[in-house]
Amino acid sequence: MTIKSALTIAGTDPSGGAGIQADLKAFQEREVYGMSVITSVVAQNTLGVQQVEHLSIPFIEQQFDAVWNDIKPDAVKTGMIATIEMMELIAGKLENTDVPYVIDPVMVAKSGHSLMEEKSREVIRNMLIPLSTVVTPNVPEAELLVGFTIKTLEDAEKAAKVIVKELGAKAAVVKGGHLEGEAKDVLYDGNDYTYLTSERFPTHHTHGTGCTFSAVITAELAKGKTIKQAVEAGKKFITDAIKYSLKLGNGNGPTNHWGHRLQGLPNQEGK
Ligand SMILES: Nc1ncnc2c1ncn2[C@@H]1O[C@H](COP(=O)(O)OP(=O)(O)O)[C@@H](O)[C@H]1O
Ligand SMILES: Cc1ncc(COP(=O)(O)OP(=O)(O)O)c(N)n1
Repeated sequence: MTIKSALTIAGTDPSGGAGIQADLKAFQEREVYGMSVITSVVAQNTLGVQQVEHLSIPFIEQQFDAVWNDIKPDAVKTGMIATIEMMELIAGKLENTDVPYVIDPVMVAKSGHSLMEEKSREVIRNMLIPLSTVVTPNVPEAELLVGFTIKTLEDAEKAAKVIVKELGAKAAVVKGGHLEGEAKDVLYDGNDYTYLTSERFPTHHTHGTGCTFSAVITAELAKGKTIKQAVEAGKKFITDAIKYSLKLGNGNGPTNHWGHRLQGLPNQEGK
């Protein structure tokens, strides 16, 4: 058996629902060996973000080199990369590699706390997105990347196309979690649109959905799956993770990384 590995470069969540912790759990569930480089240590839980401390650029670089020069990953994802200096470092490290690269352009947590400096947005657009295999913005993130409002499926299609054709990603998935109706995401791969649709579960236990979705896509790319296969696997996984999401903590509980193993069983509401 050939072991495939994936690397996440992101911030932490000590409550285990988002960030590095969610990514590593998702890699594990997809049977990919998970590794991590921590950019920022975040004091957060299901109620929100309390405090953020950034690690120094030399120390982030040391972590990256420690992994890359020893166990080079088969795919890499970035989540929370808050500052311009962090983005420049990562762009420099990834620009001459052929490893599939997924960007979850984390900007603001659901609780409203900013996880990326505003001035970094230009840098993610200009330096990181052109290097990426797939970018996975939610609606507010896609709006900030493309500069127009997204209210409809047609707007989401247009945004995905702009991220590919104008910003230079190989593919983009605009996630529909923040729109009305069914949970419908739009993938554009430079040629075709693919629509990924599930019912919308009436739960607020969705902490870490974006992290988990993009981590599964990364794991599947590490295994050599196509972009479309990887995104479809991500959607299937996150749908079960939300359906069986966990009523843990006093706020928005985390998604359930073993939800896919509970198919057919009732969720916590007995449904
Ligand atoms: N209530 C829900 N029911 C089913 N799927 C959802 C729900 N909320 C979000 N999703 C799905 O979860 C994934 C993450 O979406 P989204 O919530 O938009 O991202 P983020 O966590 O980055 O804000 C997408 O596939 C989206 O369609
Ligand atoms: C360290 C860290 N990274 C990313 C997020 C955002 O996670 P997301 O999956 O978008 O879910 P919410 O936290 O917004 O519910 C985070 N919170 N922390």
